[in-house]
Amino acid sequence: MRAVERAMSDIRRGAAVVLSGSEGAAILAQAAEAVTPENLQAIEEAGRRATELVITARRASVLRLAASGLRSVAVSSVSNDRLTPELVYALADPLSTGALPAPSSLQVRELAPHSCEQAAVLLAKIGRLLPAAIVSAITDPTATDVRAWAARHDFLFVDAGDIFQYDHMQARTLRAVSEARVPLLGAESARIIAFRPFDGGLEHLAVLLGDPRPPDAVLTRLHSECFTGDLLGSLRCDCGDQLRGAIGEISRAGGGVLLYLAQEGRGIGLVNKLRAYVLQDDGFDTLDANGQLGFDDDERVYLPAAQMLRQLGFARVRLLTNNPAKVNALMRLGITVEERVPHAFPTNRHNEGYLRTKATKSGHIL
Ligand SMILES: Nc1nc2c(ncn2[C@@H]2O[C@H](COP(=O)(O)OP(=O)(O)OP(=O)(O)O)[C@@H](O)[C@H]2O)c(=O)[nH]1
Ligand SMILES: [Zn+2]
Repeated sequence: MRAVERAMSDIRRGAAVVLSGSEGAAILAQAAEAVTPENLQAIEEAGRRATELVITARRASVLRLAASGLRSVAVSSVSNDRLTPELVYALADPLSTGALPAPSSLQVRELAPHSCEQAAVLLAKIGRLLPAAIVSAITDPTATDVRAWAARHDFLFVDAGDIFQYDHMQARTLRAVSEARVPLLGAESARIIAFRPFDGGLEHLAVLLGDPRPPDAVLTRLHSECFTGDLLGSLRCDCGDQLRGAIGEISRAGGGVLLYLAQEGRGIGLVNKLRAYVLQDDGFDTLDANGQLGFDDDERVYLPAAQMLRQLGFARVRLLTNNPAKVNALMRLGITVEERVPHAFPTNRHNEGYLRTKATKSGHIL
């Protein structure tokens, strides 16, 4: 997993990495978001092959480029065989002001589900970048041993399989690493336990309140991080109210737990969430804005939450949520949800549309 973390940090600074897949496939890949004329030229020269831009099925379908709309695609230019940074931005970033090329000027190749190219996009997602990557198949005849070739050219080498396994491994290896008493307003007995994956990746927190009494079902809130709502009191969402509301309700009930999950923006990261907000100001709803950026409606996984609950000894919960998907996800992961406890708060004029979309399009019970 360490190789994935390193590769993520390389692509975040605009460097290319070597991804190796099954049956000898290998590519050079870098993040579309970090493209420059220089690194585009560098990846072309190193791979000795024209570059392609890989985008998700969702982005391809927004751009009306995909035949099926089900698979990620690799896009290249028909006319001069070269991508330019302007073309990359126009295709990968819905906020780009560059003109979109005519579809007839583009060549579009659908990708196999577990291809290296797909791993490249996943790596960009793990790095909380736009879900798009520039790739170049490695055709250098001296690259028979790809790992050695990567070392010789000073590129990090990563197994695509490790990237596909990354989320799962992160969750599976979560361990409590510190615990402290943190009295909260209205919940003075609170303790915070920090969980970290074995490889030092994303940390999640458990806020223990009062005196939870397993094996009785424990009053539980899974709260996805929301910097804007939780910390700044943004009125665009209901997160701040839900966070403080849950702490109050659990505390008044005598005990329970709030898991504060590092899943900002339903898993797309803060920077992408801010992009989604710009798109929402242009008229897209919260789900379509994710789609414009190339993300699924909701990118969250709940294995970290289930693992933390298990380690805390809370196998049965009463879940504070309006989102049936959270209930189903926990049940699938072996946590018994005995009851869904509604967790709605008054709306304001800035979040009415957002909450209406959740109710009408993503199944929230509001
Ligand atoms: N991508 C995206 N994320 C958003 C937007 N508004 C809020 N969020 C994020 O959505 C998450 C909040 O969702 P939650 O409140 O945990 O979950 P929920 O699915 O609404 O379900 P419950 O609150 O449990 O009913 C946080 O990570 C926010 O940062 C938005 O417009 N776009
Ligand atoms: Zn929020």
